[in-house]
Amino acid sequence: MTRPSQPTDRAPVVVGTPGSFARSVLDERHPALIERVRRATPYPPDRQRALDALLDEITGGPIGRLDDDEPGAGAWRDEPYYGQRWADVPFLWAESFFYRRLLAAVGYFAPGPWRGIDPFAPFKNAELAGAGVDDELSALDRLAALTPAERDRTLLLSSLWGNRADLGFRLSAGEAGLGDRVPGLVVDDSPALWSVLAAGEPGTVCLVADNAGPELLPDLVLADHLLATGRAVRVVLHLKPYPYYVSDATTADALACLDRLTRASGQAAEVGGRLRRAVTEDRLVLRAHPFSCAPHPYDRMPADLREDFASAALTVMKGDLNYRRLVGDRHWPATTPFAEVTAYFPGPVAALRTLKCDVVTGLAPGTTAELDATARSWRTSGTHALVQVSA
Ligand SMILES: O=P(O)(O)OC[C@@]1(O)O[C@H](CO)[C@@H](O)[C@@H]1O
Repeated sequence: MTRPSQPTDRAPVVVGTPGSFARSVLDERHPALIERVRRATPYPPDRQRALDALLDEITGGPIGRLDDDEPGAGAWRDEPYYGQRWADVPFLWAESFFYRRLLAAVGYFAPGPWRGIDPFAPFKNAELAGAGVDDELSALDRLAALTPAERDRTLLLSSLWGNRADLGFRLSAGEAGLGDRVPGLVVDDSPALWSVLAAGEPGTVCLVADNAGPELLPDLVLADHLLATGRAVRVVLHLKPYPYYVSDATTADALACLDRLTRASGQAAEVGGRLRRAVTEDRLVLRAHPFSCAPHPYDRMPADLREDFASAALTVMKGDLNYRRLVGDRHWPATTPFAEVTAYFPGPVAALRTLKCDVVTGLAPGTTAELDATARSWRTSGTHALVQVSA
């Protein structure tokens, strides 16, 4: 079936002028992150100098290329933004390239002793070991007392709100920035999500993961629930092929979560055991496609990934960045139909996201005005959330 291409009649979000959300990420979050990475790991002098050079460049210089001898540099060679100011290029591209440059600076891909050392692992590990996670896991023991419909909703919402566990976001917002959740979702298409899964024979669900630890754990619990209730015969969990956006989940992070589950007690350990078995039986498949770290929207996805999503009964996109990539990171009026901007997607797709950037689509007329009147930073503070489905 030929699908329409994504509309392009609105400009992409560029980093832009001081005062914009995107600019604050580049001016505040990225320099703070370089500092945190340096403090967390004792890098040798050459790596320290590379981090200094990156900091100088992002705060003053034009965008430089990856060195020619950097493994994988070819994938970035033909991008059109080198030599331009960081402020003048698409936000999506600038952030993604920043993370790739940070990995180059710490020698993540280069042959030698630092190859494969995740600079964000100290933060991710600390979060996964936290007492908050113990509480979340022991809460699973209370699920048995719920009706099946309540259990569906609880597990879906727990995966959705898990998206607040975003270490990059906390770097600029601080704990104080994580205001109280606003429980009424700005869009709630969850009935449509369950209907898509109930229609026809159960098939594959692609779950495009976002953050590790406290977000990935409820995502895994949801995956187990879909398998255990026969909503899916297979869950394909899309992870990042390398460390990205601070807390985005890699294969190592997914294995750490499985370990955390199985070492817990009660229901959490049961879930962990089932999921470990599901991996060995190919019912839970871990994928780490290179496009998952690409600086482009999903309408530019390569054919093999398109085929994966096309053959799924449903693709669930977790989180804010996946949302931006799904809808195209453009200045859409908030009432632009979600189905219209995702019509290019090769199969049914759902977005589960807390709002942490300016881009949003699919709001009912009047909702924007209502939210503007009641919650000043509802678009970016992570206090509001949505479930959107296009089938
Ligand atoms: O994808 P996630 O983890 O939900 O959020 C990613 C994020 O923290 O990074 C971007 C800015 O750096 C924003 O889109 C968003 O705030």
